[in-house]
Amino acid sequence: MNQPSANSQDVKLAGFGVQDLFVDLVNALSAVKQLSEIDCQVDDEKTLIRQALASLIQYQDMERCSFFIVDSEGLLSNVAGISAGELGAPEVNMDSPLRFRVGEGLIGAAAATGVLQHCQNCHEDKRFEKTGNSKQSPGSIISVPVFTFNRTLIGVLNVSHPQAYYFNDWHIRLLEVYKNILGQLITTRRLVQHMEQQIASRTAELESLVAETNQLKDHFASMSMHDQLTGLHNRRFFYDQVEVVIAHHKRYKTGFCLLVMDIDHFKVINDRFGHLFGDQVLTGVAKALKRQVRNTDILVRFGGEEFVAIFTNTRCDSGKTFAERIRQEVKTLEWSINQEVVNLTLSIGIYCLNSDLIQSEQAPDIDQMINYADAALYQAKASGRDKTIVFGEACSDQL
Ligand SMILES: Nc1nc2c(ncn2[C@@H]2O[C@H](COP(=O)(O)OP(=O)(O)OP(=O)(O)O)[C@@H](O)[C@H]2O)c(=O)[nH]1
Repeated sequence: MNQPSANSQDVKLAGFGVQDLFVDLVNALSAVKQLSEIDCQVDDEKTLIRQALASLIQYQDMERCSFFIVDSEGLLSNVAGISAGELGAPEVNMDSPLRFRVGEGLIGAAAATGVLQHCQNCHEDKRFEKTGNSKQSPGSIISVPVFTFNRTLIGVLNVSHPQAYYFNDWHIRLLEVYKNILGQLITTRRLVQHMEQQIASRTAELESLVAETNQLKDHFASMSMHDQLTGLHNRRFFYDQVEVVIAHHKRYKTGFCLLVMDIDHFKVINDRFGHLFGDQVLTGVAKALKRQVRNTDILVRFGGEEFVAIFTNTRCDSGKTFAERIRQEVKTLEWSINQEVVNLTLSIGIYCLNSDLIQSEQAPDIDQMINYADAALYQAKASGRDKTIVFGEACSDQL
């Protein structure tokens, strides 16, 4: 505002300052325009306030603008301040900012009453609390309370000039408009921040729920493919994998062996020593089987005391040798109960699908293969148990 004085408004209106009035109006509109263009998404509130103060000082010939934010304990702290000479200079760090209680001094009075306070001559006005070097005290000050949308006090905007009686009605009207826009800017920024925090926290909650759900899904998927007692894969896993295994062997024109293995007279163990002991025995046998098969083979508990294995890429003679190794290993197992040592034996039926047959139309499907291996197992049981018999071969105790 150009060269105002205590009654400059009247002078202007009397026709002496029409041009000045026009310049003042353009400056005021420019300040408001610049304020309204501030991006309310800046990183912190102090930066936003500082930008707002800069837009005021740039277009108005005030000496200094500052902003005091009120906290929940009624303390108003100076969070930003800028003088005309500091425009464009880096922000000064406020280590021990000036503070007033609500009700204290001019700033405190603006906060307490909610009404703009105008100190025309700071040297005489008792409301003005002198701070620091009194020689640097301003001549006049306006303190304007700034509110949120719902009339909650945000803080006080303070403008000063070294000259007493510097500010006039024009300044007052401009600051009333200005504080409304500043209040809206700060409120919008706080709302946006709040929403962003809520979105971030909801997103984090959702992400953790999704992770938990995936863990549960994996757990149930794994449970549905595993036998809970022995930890081996189960019949469902077998049927899930076997088609892939067959397709692989067809493609690479290699044969494999399918084994059905059944503990001999397992019912007797259950009947004599109880079901819990029977469970321990089953688990021990499962571990022994697992030790004997390769990672690329398939081994499942098919049900009860019956296990099924596929020796991948294995010819019949090798398959028989591996099966015998398993049978011998199981024979060496021992369990102690009631001062008795318990041993058991295993009967094994094998069906071998050789590389010629796997390519042909006559290749049996998986259920037929299991039936053939079962038939061999039946022969092993019928001929005295503790044997390995290959389907299609003459029954023999010898390998
Ligand atoms: N402890 C225990 N026993 C089981 C489980 N599943 C099946 N069984 C028992 O396994 C036994 C199988 O008996 P059978 O089918 O007569 O066969 P076996 O006694 O082994 O006789 P052969 O097969 O003819 O040598 C039954 O007593 C079942 O109750 C299990 O998870 N735990």
